[in-house]
Amino acid sequence: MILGAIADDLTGATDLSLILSRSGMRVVQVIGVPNSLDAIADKADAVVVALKSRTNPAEEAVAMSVAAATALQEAGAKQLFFKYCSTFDSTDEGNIGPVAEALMDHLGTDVSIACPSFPENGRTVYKGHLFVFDQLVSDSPMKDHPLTPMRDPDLVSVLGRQTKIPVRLIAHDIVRGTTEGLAAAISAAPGISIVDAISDDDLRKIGHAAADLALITGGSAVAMGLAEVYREKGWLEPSSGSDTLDLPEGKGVILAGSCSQMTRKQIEKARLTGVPMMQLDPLRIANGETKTEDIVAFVESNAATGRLPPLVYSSADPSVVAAAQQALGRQRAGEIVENLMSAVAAALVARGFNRIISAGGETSGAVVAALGASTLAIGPEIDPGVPWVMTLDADRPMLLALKSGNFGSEDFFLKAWSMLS
Ligand SMILES: Nc1ncnc2c1ncn2[C@@H]1O[C@H](COP(=O)(O)OP(=O)(O)OP(=O)(O)O)[C@@H](O)[C@H]1O
Ligand SMILES: O=C(O)[C@@H](O)C(=O)CO
Repeated sequence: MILGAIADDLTGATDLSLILSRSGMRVVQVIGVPNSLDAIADKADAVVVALKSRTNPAEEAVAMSVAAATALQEAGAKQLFFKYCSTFDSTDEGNIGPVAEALMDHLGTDVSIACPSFPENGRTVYKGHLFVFDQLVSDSPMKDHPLTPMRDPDLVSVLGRQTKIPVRLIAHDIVRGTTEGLAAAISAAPGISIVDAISDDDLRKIGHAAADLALITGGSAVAMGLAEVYREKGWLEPSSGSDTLDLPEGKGVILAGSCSQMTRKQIEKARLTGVPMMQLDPLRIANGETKTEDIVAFVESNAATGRLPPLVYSSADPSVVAAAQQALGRQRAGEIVENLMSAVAAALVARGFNRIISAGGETSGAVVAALGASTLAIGPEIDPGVPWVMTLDADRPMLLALKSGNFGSEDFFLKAWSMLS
């Protein structure tokens, strides 16, 4: 194993796995802190550990991340990567700063970088400010995220509020210069550098400049140059990460708990295409009006092999989400929905369903936790950042498309499904 990665949510882990696999690395994704990686360490160039730590209290996120780092190091990882969201989803209390700081401490290093840029999905960092397409993140729909509203676009300030480690900016004029100049700027003084990046070329150069860092932190795209670095170091064969999966036949469902703007557009597109749909309301779940068995009955009566899968969603506009959060509390509203999605997934799998398209990182984490799977193989790309993946160790293989809330084109659900037929 060369690279050991720790991702703070499941869809983020899958996103990173896809980038690494596209660059020719053999990747295995592990769900949760692994006890031992002995069984997979020599079959993978990169192991990506998917945590569900993004919105946990900082000390919990730190404990999980350091435990994952230890397992990855014991399995031989030469470099560690901490993957968080390309929209830097976090609160002032954490978790990006505390986890980065703890991992640096654990590795005995005082220098790292932070770069959430992902130009292919519209995320860029310029003068330390995070943009989502043409808007600052704080003007984008991310300002209304149900769990981690992003209201400050200045990443030096955002990260600075989360950690005692010095945070500074490496601006684009340095990134545009030589790789050596950039590497020197990164290690010029102890601390974490927010590195500007507005293109894939910038990201590849940052990968090269970070070649000797013990820890890289960022979005998935900052890993796009790493395979090349590892080949130059003689660590990686010119192998090709496989993206072919055997696709078992079976029935499917779409479960969407993301309230992001893109997921809501994808739901509308599915509605126009005639996908059978059922909407969930956290208040009705909380007062017992909506039950797992009703949802399962709806899905079963609308699913058949070869047909478009039914869609169960709780996704709603910011005002509706705010009303539910006011009544139930932000955390509880989220958990109520996640627990139900999880129960529905478990019940459907018990009834023979083996294909799940899931939208939202927290939602996907909850859904996959119910399946008892601990390792995933990475398959073909559906849209940037989202591949089909297959469970390697559940009772029978399951195909999953785990979509980050804001990722994918408007016809994502249909596109994903049509790849299987
Ligand atoms: N109607 C609703 N009201 C309140 N909370 C909701 C509602 N629907 C979903 N939620 C919660 O909102 C959260 C959405 O987070 P999730 O990570 O699944 O999506 P996302 O943030 O858009 O995706 P990503 O993290 O991949 O960007 C979940 O905790 C979910 O349970
Ligand atoms: O980086 C991203 O945007 C995604 O991989 C993600 O983490 C969303 O939850």
